[in-house]
Amino acid sequence: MEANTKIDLSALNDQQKDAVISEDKRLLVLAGAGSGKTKTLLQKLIYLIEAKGISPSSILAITFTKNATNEMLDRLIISADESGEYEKQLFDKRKSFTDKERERYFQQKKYTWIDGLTVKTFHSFCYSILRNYGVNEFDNKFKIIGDTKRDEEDELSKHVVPETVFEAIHKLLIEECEDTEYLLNLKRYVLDYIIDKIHLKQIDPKYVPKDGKYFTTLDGTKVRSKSEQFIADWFYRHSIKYEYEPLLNVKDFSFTPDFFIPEANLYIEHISDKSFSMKDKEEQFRKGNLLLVKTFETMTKDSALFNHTLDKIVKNRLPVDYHKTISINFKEEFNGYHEDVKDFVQQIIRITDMIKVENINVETVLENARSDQHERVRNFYELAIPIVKKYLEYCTNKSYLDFNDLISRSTSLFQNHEDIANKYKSKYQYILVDEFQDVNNLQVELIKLLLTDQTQLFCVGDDWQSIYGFRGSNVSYIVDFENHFANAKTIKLNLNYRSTQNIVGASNEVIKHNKFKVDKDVQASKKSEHKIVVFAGNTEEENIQFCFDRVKEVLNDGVSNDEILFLYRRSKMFTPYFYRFKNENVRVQGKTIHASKGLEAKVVFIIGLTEGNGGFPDIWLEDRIFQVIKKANHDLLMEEERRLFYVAITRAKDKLFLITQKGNESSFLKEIPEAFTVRTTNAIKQIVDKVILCDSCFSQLEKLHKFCPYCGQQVIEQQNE
Ligand SMILES: Nc1ncnc2c1ncn2[C@@H]1O[C@H](COP(=O)(O)OP(=O)(O)OP(=O)(O)O)[C@@H](O)[C@H]1O
Repeated sequence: MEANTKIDLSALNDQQKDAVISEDKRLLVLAGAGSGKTKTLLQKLIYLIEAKGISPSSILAITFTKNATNEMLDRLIISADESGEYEKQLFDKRKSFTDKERERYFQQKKYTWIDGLTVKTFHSFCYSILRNYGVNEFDNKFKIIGDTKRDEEDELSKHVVPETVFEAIHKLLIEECEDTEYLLNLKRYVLDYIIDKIHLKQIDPKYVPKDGKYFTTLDGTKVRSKSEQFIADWFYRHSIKYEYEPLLNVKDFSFTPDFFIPEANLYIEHISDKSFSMKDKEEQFRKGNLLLVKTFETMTKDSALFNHTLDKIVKNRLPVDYHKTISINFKEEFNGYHEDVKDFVQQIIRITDMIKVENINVETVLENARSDQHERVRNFYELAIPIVKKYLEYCTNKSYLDFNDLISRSTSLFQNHEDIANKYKSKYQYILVDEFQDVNNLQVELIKLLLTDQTQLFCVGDDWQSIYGFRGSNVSYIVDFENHFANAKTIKLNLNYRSTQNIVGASNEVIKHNKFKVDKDVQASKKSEHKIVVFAGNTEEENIQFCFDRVKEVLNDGVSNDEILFLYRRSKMFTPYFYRFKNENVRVQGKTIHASKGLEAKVVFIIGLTEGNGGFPDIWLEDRIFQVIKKANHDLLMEEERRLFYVAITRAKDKLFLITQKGNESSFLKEIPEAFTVRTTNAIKQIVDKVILCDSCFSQLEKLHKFCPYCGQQVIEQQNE
């Protein structure tokens, strides 16, 4: 077949070339950012077809996102299109996204060798496996149930049902709440552990105990202790009306016993270690001939026994016909707390994903949870696991697969049906995987099931850029590649073609603080004209103003909007910047760092580089609940945050601005040696703006700042008059 491409191995460096022509059956190309991993993978593809005469139909190229698949196809089409027309159209701003999609489709069809390749995301590859051969594994007319918007969904979107995972689980939870016992346990959980009751809610002060700390009972009463909460909840569960701390004046003084049950004409005092002596009060009860029963803290240790005690104390004293069945329902019980119930649903989604990715039996998870030392964790799983099970049954019943299921069902199809596995094994003799650092257990298992001794597995990736641990990816597959794949070889690429020396230097220094990594010696191919600018404003407004001024400058210098990129840990950090730029009619792109994977821009701003909650690093994500399924440890989470920072820095080709707050700088900034940066604050800006400097002061300042504190450019020698 005539591939008609521009394979030009001379455009590659020696290591890239080695990787392209390597005959090794298991090869990892490990490299830092911007060192041409994707380029090498594409050249390998073209080389296989053009130089080795391999049929495109025996090549499988796997990516993680639809964007990455498109980029791969675009780069292949560009390499085949000698007229240069396609590249022009791709960068033509007047063309819409749909126009470009259509053109890509058309071009792909035109070059039959590109059309003959299988370039797919993990998900779309598995989708086609199950559609074609999944009949014995699942309903092959399945539909996909999706959750949060992922860009892979675009590709499979026409097969995604309108109902989301969230909606399905929420619905199943409401159904489960038709069981009153479950509903009240859930309410107890939500009130106790999701709503932070203490000192948080603005409530009527007369209901708040004097020290301001309280526990909310199922009916919303604020009581002083966990035990009182238990007692009040018991009344609520048994539809027994009660008054909390009613004012009582019998003879000599007034006081407030803990509970009064009107229907039984009974007072209850709960005696804890902190209770004052009851002697005088008991005297009053006697004088008034009132019925008082005491409960004691020791009784509460065993909740079954305490239930029984309350039953004995109260029920016998109620009128014989006292039996009201409470009719409670989900909507009313959670009135005012529906958002909190949604948080609970999100946690169920998270554990469902983790259970699937880690491939653990649901019952085992429940068993492990039951032996956790914390009541909150145990209670969570008692409530969550029945819903997870219902959700799994529900999906099977409806013929739904979620994105994880696409992969796990494909692997079990291969495991259970050797003939089908063999079909795929003999078809794909070359398997190329991009961004290998992001694979999870299920994906690696799938790859392994596709391999024979003869298959060439060619993976490219950068362990320093593994940033999806929170979604289940496992960096150890790339770090320990040679242990996971027998007879594997690794080629390292060490020249960064994207960024200048200061940026590469800074990123190398930052990543050195991580322990769990493969050492690489990454060099820059471009010299620096600018230092990295660290700006620490006093206020957010100052930061926004600083960024705005710099953006104006670079635009005036002829840099196009597309070459300016704002990056942030969380979307909300960008909101005030977004509005400022919108008001001023200046277009800039903003992306979360996770979404910036694989991108590059001439000028990059990383905002929100502060320390602590809501800053960067930000490792609040993990909850002890999730540890039952997968242990997370602080140091490893910190390493992932640092890799995220590494990804952010290395998107910049030329100029990099790091935006923080005076007095609250991210610890990551301290990991960048001074030599690569200039630091600036508004104080310096004012001196330079407003004061005319004499020669000696100017040269002092010049010594201090060989690089301009605003823009990072080298200070040009000038004579001060
Ligand atoms: N041998 C080379 N000569 C010149 N430029 C190169 C070479 N190899 C790669 N490049 C260029 O370097 C830039 C980065 O390449 P590429 O996107 O393939 O890197 P990468 O390693 O996949 O990056 P990242 O992991 O950061 O996303 C691209 O602009 C690419 O064209």
